[in-house]
Formats: sequence, structure tokens, C-alpha cells
Amino acid sequence: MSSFEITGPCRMSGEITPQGAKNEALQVICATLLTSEEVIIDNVPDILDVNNLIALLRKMGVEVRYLGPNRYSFRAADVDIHYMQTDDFRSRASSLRGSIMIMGPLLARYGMAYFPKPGGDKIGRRRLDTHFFGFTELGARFEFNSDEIFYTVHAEELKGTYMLLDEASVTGTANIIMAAVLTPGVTTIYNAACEPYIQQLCKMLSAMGARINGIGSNLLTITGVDKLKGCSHRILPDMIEIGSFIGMAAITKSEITVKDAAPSELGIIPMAFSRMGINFEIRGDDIYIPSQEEYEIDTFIDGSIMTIADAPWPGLTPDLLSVFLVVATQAKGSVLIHQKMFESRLFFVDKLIDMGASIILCDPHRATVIGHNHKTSLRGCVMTSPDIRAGVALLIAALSAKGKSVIHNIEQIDRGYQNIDTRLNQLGASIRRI
Ligand SMILES: CC(=O)N[C@H]1[C@@H](OP(=O)(O)OP(=O)(O)OC[C@H]2O[C@@H](n3ccc(=O)[nH]c3=O)[C@H](O)[C@@H]2O)O[C@H](CO)[C@@H](O)[C@@H]1O
Ligand SMILES: C=C(OP(=O)(O)O)C(=O)O
Repeated sequence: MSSFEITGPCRMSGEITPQGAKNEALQVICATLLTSEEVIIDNVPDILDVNNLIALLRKMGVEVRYLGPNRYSFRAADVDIHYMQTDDFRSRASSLRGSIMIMGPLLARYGMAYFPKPGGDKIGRRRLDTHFFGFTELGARFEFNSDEIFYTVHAEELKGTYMLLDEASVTGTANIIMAAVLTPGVTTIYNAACEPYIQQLCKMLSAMGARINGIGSNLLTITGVDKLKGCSHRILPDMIEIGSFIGMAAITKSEITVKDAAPSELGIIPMAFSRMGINFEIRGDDIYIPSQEEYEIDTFIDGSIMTIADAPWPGLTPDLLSVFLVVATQAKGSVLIHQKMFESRLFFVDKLIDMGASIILCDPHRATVIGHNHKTSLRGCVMTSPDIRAGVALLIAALSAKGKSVIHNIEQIDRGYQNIDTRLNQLGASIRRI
């Protein structure tokens, strides 16, 4: 297990380019299983979760070629579906959550798919019901072995249908879309998730010959086709990484330009940072964040304390709330952070309290943060990264803190952030991998 040693406070400056989006990469790499032709994907982030998924596809028989930095070719001409019943498959597939999205393509193309308990962050209950609801609506038979936690779906024949999802699950929607594009007839998915990851997946599938209407909305109509062809696809910059950099710049009073950030794809994220009092300028495709001595959190119109809460897209992504929470610790004013989706994602605030932050954890979903307005700095601390986003939030806290901090279990951070230590050190941070 590796750790980061951070010596703060670090005031940084310069330009940083975000990696390709982790959650989009996981979807579009799974989608390569839908065709026997070559698919080329650009801007693939070099992170643990993505590399583990690529290794899994290779084991399944997909021909994967590395074409250069962040560029891969995939050809799923000869997939060994029986590999999915091996112990090796179980251990590899359960190392990340995104690999669950191989099920939709395999069900559509081979009439069967298997899956063990997926990995990913331990941030509360993470059910898969929506995925299997969608598959069974399309006509698949579903079995669950609760002793081994092993999911199986089979179908001699799938058929398009109307379905109303019980919740707008991101990976669930992606899985159902990928099954539906090769399913005869018309499939209508209402209450579909519509995050940029899903929109990008749909655009890539359309380039492969899929017929999808309603992209970007929560009502998708998919007309099944017999076969999909190869294509080239470029992954968008990672909006969570971009948000992490904006928050990091603010709390460390750094002057940073986030290059090639595709600001028009960020939805409500920039507005949420503005409401935290953080200044930035959109300069073409870049986001410039000036060094700010202070930032003041907005209130609601009636003067009451503002809430920052997550919601399915176009609401604020839950994956950035940990960053908002850390940034609030040095803001002027107070904010209620309400993490509605996951019940165990806020417990890392104990560490921030140890560092000197003023936070009241009201319950597992809500934390009130009383900002210090930089009057009192956070102090360095030894901590362990509980999940990917809390890990980055703690890293940001440590960069702003006075003294030495150590963050253990940084594999959680490496899961989703490409060479984060090297890239931040180039901006003037002091992070040592130990
Ligand atoms: C690999 C991947 O892409 N992971 C992302 C994906 O996970 P994932 O697809 O696993 O998450 P889901 O969208 O299925 O659901 C996340 C949680 O939110 C709850 N929920 C979901 C939809 C809804 O309308 N209401 C609601 O409360 C679910 O019950 C669940 O507890 O989406 C999450 C929610 O954006 C992100 O945190 C994860 O980073
Ligand atoms: C929760 C996340 O990832 P995963 O779904 O892969 O656990 C995340 O990216 O914040």
C-alpha cells in the first residue's frame, strides 16, 4: 500500500490539462464488445480502474493494441464468453465497479453474461437492481446466487419494449442502452440517466451504426440494429478532475489554468463553484482561476445558509461534493453539504476536523461547514483515503494545510487520477509518493 507525503501549504501556479473522463472511459471501453470491428479510443486515462478493465477485456479475448499515449485500438472479434465463469474473471471483474457494463453488450451479442459482486468505492449501498430490471424487461432471464454473489443473465431472444427505470442509474442506463442497440424492435427508456458519460456513449454507439433518439434527455428511444461497425471516439476531459482543480486552486490561493477543459460540457458545475464565491474565467476552451485571497459563500435570497446537494444530471454530480466540502472549510461563510445519493461518503470529515476544520456532521448525509476565511489554517495530519473522491479531497486539504500530512491507501486516488502527484508537483506542489 503506498502513501503520499505532502508538505504544505503549497501555493501553485501554471497550466494543467485534465485527463480523459474515468466514468466515460469505462462505458465506451465496454461498448467495444458490441462489434467484431476495430474501435479506436482516444484520451483514455492511464488510471488503475481503466487499466484493470482493459486487462479484463484482453483476458476475454479482445485484441487490444496500445497506439500511443492515451490511445488504444480494440477488436472484439473472438470473445471467450466461458472465461466469465472462471475464478480469474471473478477476481478481475470485482476489482472495479465499471466492469459491470460488460454485461449489456455480452447479453446482446452472445445471449448470456455473468458477473461477480462489483468493486468500486465503499460509499454505502450500491444496488444493481436497475441493471437487471432493464435486462429482464428486454426478455432476459436473471439468476442471482446469493451464496457466491454471482449474477447471471441469459436470453434466447431479446425484444424491444417500453421501460420506466426506478432510478436514473448511470451505469444501469449505460448497460441497458448497450443491450438495447442490438435488440430487435424499439426500446424506450424513461427516467434514463443523461450524464455527459451517457451522452458520449450514445454518440459513439451512433457512430457505430446504432439508432438512438433523445440523447441528452431522460427519454431514450432505441431502434435495434442487426450489427454494429467499428468507429473512432474521443473521451471528454474528466469533469470531476476539472472540478477538483478549481477547488484546489481556490483553497490554496493558487493561480491555475485548466487547459482544454471543454467548459460547455460541465453543466451546473461552474455555477456551483461561483456560488462558493470562487472566481474563474472561461477563456476559449480553458478555465483560468486567479489567485484569490478570500472567497465568500453565497446565501439563499432570504439570507439563509446555502445548500450544495447532489442530484442526477443535470443536477450536481455526487462525485464532487467531497471537494466542495473541503473548499468550504476555508471560505467566508457557511454551507450545508447534502450528499443525497450515498450514505457513507461524508465520514472522512472526521479527518478534516482533526486538521482543524469547523464541521458538524449532522447525519451520514449532511455536514454543515463553517468556513475559516483563512484566519486559521488547517494543520497537517496522518490519514487514510477511504474512497477515490474523499482521497482527493484530503489531498487538497493537505496541500492547503500547514506542515506535513501523510495520506495512506492512495491506490484509491490512483484508481481515478492519472499521475496526480507528478502533475501537481509540476504546478509547485510538494507531494512525495512513499
Ligand atoms: C463507474 C461509474 O460511472 N460510477 C459512477 C456511477 O455509479 P453507479 O452507476 O454505480 O451509480 P448509480 O447512478 O447507479 O447510483 C448511485 C447512487 O445514487 C442513488 N440514486 C441514483 C439515481 C437517482 O436518481 N437517485 C438516487 O438516489 C442510487 O440509489 C445509488 O445509491 O454514478 C454515480 C452517481 O452519479 C457516481 O457517483 C459514480 O462515480
Ligand atoms: C464512486 C466513484 O467511482 P466507482 O463508481 O467506480 O466506485 C467515483 O468515480 O467517484
